[in-house]
Amino acid sequence: MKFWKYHGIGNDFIVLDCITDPVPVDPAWCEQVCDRHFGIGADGVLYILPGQGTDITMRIINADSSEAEMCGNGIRCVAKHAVDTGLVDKDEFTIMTGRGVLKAKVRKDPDDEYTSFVQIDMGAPILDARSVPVDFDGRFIDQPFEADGVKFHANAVSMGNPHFITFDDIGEENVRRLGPVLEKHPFFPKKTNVEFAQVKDGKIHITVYERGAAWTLACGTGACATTVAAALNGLVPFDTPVDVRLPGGWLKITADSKLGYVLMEGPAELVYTGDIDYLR
Ligand SMILES: N[C@@H](CCC[C@H](N)C(=O)O)C(=O)O
Repeated sequence: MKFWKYHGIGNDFIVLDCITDPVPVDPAWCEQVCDRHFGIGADGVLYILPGQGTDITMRIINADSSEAEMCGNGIRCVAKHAVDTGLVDKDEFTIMTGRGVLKAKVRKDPDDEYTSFVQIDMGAPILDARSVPVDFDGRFIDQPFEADGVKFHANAVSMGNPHFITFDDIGEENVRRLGPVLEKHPFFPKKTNVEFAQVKDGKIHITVYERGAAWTLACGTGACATTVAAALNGLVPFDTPVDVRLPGGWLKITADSKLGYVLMEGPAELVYTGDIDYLR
């Protein structure tokens, strides 16, 4: 079967077009092909499926075979792929995801046919702690937390998938140690993505440990959740595009002050295409 290798600022994916060439969603196979030594290598597999009252549908399987509700960098890659290969015949369209219907706008890079700039309306952030989900009543914003002997303040925000964000400087060694500890901490019934963030000169810098994919070069939903948390903490403005730096590149994120939507803008790049024998 044919596959496409994409990345969104270094968060890399194997894309399968199951509209043209249907195959079953197979989490165990995804784990094998995402392996960077024994497979193609990727942070996840993106399945493009027929729309459900939308133009197309996206499902994301993480490198460890777990399924996530949403993927911000992935949905930009899916949107670019749908336009470039004619799965949709317009550059503004809708995508069904595990968190509902999202709107995409795709603009080609005039200087590079392999890159597009994609804006996604990522929908409303979820702040009710039990819905994130975390084991807490109300909103978990700027709350004290302790893990593995380290005390810090943190925020829980869902963009369909759960994110746990701290703006405290806990030191590089604690960041490396706490990423995997927090992902599986009992406070998070569905595990969590973890963002270690700093705000400098109005820009947000994030190191991310992803649920089901470990350390990645970027997380789009993480950038959105962190911008919402930063705005709620008064660290960046609402209703204004904020530059968000991840290890693999930059995104622009706008958080609506009425908490009705979050806009994500960033690139999606095709790296290569290939064929793989689907059955081992
Ligand atoms: N990298 C993604 C998020 C992928 C899913 C995540 N690991 C989860 O399990 O929630 C993004 O760009 O949003």
